[in-house]
Amino acid sequence: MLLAIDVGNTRIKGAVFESNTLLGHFVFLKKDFKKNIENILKEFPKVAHLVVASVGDLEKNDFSSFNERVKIHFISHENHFPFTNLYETPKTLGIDRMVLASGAVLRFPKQHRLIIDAGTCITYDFVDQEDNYLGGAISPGLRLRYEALHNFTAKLPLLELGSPKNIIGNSTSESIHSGVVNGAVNEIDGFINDYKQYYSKFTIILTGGDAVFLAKRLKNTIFANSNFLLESLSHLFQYKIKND
Ligand SMILES: Nc1ncnc2c1ncn2[C@@H]1O[C@H](COP(=O)(O)OP(=O)(O)O)[C@@H](O)[C@H]1O
Ligand SMILES: CC(C)(COP(=O)(O)O)[C@@H](O)C(=O)NCCC(=O)O
Ligand SMILES: [K+]
Repeated sequence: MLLAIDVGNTRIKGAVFESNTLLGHFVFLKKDFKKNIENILKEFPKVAHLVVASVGDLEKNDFSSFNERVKIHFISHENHFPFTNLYETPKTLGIDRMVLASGAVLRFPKQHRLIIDAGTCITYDFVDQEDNYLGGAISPGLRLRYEALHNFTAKLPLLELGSPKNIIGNSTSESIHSGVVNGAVNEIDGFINDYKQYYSKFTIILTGGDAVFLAKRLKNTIFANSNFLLESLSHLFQYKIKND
């Protein structure tokens, strides 16, 4: 049994898997991550492996206290991945993006894939049908957009994520919601349409904390899978134990 942990820049997500079947799902913050992981390990005594992908500020050493209880697999650039990395700066590519690309290759073989992860940042990753990882884009996520508008202006309030009533915002709040939400929706639809000019057919995977909220609003029909990164960690683990 496996506990997969995804350390993002906003939250930590965890899931317990038995042969790629998800048995439990958890979300917590960095400040109480040790207690949370201990509780999960108590709840699932059969967990023997801990696999971690971190782009947040938790390092391999932060997990060493679990060493006696489970075998720790901290994903790094040195691991084997099931794709050819054509990024010009492979060492600076986010581990989360490498895990997403791996999941896309392992679960959707022999096709072009675009993975969109709407978390702290919105990341776009393209892996072609020959399993070449080409790169993509990084833009601010929804929460980050609300915070940036507030933090870098004198007059804009900090709003919680909300649905814009209209494309034309008729108040400060409505203008902000339209700018953030309609802006991100148009960005994602725009990227997808741009990619279609280069690749006529590709599989789109939408994941991350804002995936469900965004999927409903896109012109392109895409099903959100909020657990894709955790599921990819489980698939990569199966691949890794066979290949490392
Ligand atoms: N309870 C929550 N706390 C923080 N963000 C949340 C929460 N629920 C949904 N979100 C949304 O999730 C996004 C962050 O997604 P997430 O996948 O957790 O990010 P990361 O993987 O970068 O930590 C934010 O833009 C925010 O709108
Ligand atoms: C772009 C990211 C900050 C996204 O992080 P997230 O939104 O998942 O928390 C992360 O993938 C990262 O730190 N990347 C390094 C730069 C790169 O991928 O080129
Ligand atoms: K992301």
